[in-house]
Amino acid sequence: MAVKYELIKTCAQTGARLGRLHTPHGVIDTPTFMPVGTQASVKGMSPEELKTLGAQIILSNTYHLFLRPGHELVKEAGGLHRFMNWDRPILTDSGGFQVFSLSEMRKITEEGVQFRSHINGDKLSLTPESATQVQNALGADIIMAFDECPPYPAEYEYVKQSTERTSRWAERCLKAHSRSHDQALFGIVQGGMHADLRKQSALDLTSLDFPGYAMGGLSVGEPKHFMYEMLEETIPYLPGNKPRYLMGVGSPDALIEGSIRGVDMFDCVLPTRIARNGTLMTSQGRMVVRNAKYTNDFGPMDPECSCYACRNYSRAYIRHLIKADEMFGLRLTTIHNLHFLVNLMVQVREAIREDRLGTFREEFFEKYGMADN
Ligand SMILES: Nc1nc2c(CCc3ccccc3)c3nc[nH]c3cc2c(=O)[nH]1
Repeated sequence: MAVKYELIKTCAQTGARLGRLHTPHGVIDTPTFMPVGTQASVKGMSPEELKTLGAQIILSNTYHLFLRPGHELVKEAGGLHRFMNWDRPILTDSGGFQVFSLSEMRKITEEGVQFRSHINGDKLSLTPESATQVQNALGADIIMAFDECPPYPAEYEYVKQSTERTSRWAERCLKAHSRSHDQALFGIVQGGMHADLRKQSALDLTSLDFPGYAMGGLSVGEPKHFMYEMLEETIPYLPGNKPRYLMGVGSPDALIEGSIRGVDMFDCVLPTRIARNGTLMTSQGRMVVRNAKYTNDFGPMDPECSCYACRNYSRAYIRHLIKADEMFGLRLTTIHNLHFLVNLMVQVREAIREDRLGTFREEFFEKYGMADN
């Protein structure tokens, strides 16, 4: 098992756990936030900058790389690590979710999904077997089972059928997964917002003994309390000695709430996406730096932040760059937001170590302002 989870301790105040995830390309301290580099690049960031701000693992997407430049080319380049010059761990998503969020004209059958490329309209398909083989070719350390993420809201019967199909697909992925690489294939629990379907999905997948489990079908527009309830309904059925990955979750409050409920891994495009329109996550809550009130503000974006952007540039300068559509402005806001979330997880791990994550949650919410950002 080239990917091994080491449980270090459980927080006495909450259900959070401190762990280390050992992979062929290095160790990840958990709970961890994983920056997303959809097309083999975390937008505007160099590998050196990602390492400086503390990123231990980055994510990429099978769907995008399958469409462009193609997994064969990446394989010919020596795999994703070589291709993007990132020598630390990589996780790739399996593509199903992106088909439904990006492509036109898609059809889902027991076999898999047929769709049109959102780039050139080509008719393409992905199946559990082909999605696994593409990920084997890309060479990420952790790859995801091919699943369907049901839309939200959806009829109970639809979610039931879809979740049962996802369990059958998970078994097909395991069979197709070539063991020649040192890659770990994680299962993805579905079940929508229904506790009985979540439990059944978890039981189906844990019977297949994956090295790690993701919780999918969440962060799809549902109210946050539904997401937390589904975590509480699912996690008791997942093994304690395996990592748990909550897909698509990255707002500060959700990272803390998810960690408290025993989640070990998070990802989200939020920090990089909102950075590109000049919105920053700061210790005092969200800040839109392009706002006129920062025109003559020569202080740092976040006085409590030690990132490269906050140590060297003012709000006025960054506001000017964003308004002038200067690329450097987006790089600085991205550096800050990624550093903010990576650093938040450093503080979460510290709080778990000291059995005070519940207290940290209260203090953080007090300063940051309540949920939904
Ligand atoms: N395979 C899969 N992915 C999801 C993502 C993308 C996470 C991702 C991984 C790697 C790179 C980018 C994005 C979700 N994002 C929000 N909600 C999500 C649900 C699912 C899901 O149910 N299944």
